[in-house]
Amino acid sequence: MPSEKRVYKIATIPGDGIGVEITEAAIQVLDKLAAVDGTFSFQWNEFDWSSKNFKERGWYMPPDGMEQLKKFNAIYFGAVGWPDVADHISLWGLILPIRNSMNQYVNVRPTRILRGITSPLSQCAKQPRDLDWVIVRENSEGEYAGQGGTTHGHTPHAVATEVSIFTRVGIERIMRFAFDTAKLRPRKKLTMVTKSNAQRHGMVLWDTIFHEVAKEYPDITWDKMLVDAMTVRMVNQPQTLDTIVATNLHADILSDLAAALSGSIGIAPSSNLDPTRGCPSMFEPIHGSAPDIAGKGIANPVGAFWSAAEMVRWLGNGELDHVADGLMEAIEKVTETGVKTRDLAGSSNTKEVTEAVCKEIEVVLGKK
Ligand SMILES: NC(=O)c1ccc[n+]([C@@H]2O[C@H](COP(=O)([O-])OP(=O)(O)OC[C@H]3O[C@@H](n4cnc5c(N)ncnc54)[C@H](O)[C@@H]3O)[C@@H](O)[C@H]2O)c1
Ligand SMILES: O=C(O)[C@H](O)[C@@H](O)C(=O)O
Ligand SMILES: [K+]
Ligand SMILES: [Mn+2]
Repeated sequence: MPSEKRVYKIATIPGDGIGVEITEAAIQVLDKLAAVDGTFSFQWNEFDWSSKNFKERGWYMPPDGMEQLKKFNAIYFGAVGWPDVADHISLWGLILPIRNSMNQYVNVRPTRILRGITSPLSQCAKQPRDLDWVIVRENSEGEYAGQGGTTHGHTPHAVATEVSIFTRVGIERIMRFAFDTAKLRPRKKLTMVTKSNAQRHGMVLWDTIFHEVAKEYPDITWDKMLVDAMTVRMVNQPQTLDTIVATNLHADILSDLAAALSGSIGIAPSSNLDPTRGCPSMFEPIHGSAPDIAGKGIANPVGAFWSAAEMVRWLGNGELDHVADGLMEAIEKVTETGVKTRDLAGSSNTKEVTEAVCKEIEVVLGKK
């Protein structure tokens, strides 16, 4: 007896610039995946929350925006930000409130060198598997706590504060998530990143709680790095790293570096997770709206597809891993054959890569 087809309700927020282009591509690929697999489907609901509409309406999200989002199984996000709106207005108008309100306290950012992609690290990463990391980004506090203010802003006496907040609850839960992630990886290795030499309060609390939590995971090998030295190790000894845990800002920066080292920022995915599954989690490539290439149809959709694969994995909660793995295999078959966008030194456009991935989905996951 065929079991009932699962329908996943997904809120899409394409946002701005290439966010719109790659979201459209991701929906095409996800619909193809569902059609070929046949056991589930997606019901899409698009939200036109963007910088363009902010300029016209004066708001990014309506007052009941969070309530609307809570009705979905997941959120698929493109990117937000456009040159005619200050970046702190767009970030704090849309994506950061969603991460906060939806309890998405973890941001998982895997990176590896996909087949057919040349890493700028070819001298250090002798084989692709030499760069295979998961960055676990604290996604709810730290440098992104949003606390602070400006006094005498328009005078020579202007004073501004930007206060980082680190809480025991916030640190403990991200450490546990990072150790649990490391536990599932073959190398069972965790590197914890701080700047606890210069930042002697919040970062020292990170160190303290890390050591406490580490005692619960005797099978995990761990080490610690200061964030400046970490950038050097990522470049010179990529094979010594596996799972990495860092604060909101440090991991934001390190994940862009990781993406570039694996070939391009256009490849890298992210999952904004509520591990309690009380609220919908949100999936998006790590890149922004890329105003410099927006509207040209040349954005690399691979980061968007990888994020889509992670969304399927999350939605399936163990039951759709083979589908997510199939999508990753389809993506790598395409990069391997050289159908790549310009950021990867290829000559294909977004549409061509998308169509190639859809074709490979049929090959990889089609009926045997
Ligand atoms: N989560 C988000 O929505 C998010 C993330 C990062 C930046 N932003 C916002 O996006 C805007 C632009 O930011 P930025 O320029 O610092 O970062 P960006 O990631 O948009 O672009 C940086 C560079 O990488 C290139 N690039 C990015 N994604 C690409 C892709 N898929 N294919 C090919 N090339 C790609 C761009 O062309 C650009 O040269 C800003 O408003 C910023 O605040 C939003
Ligand atoms: O979180 C941030 O800093 C921005 O939204 C963006 O740079 C990202 O990495 O998501
Ligand atoms: K994004
Ligand atoms: Mn970033």
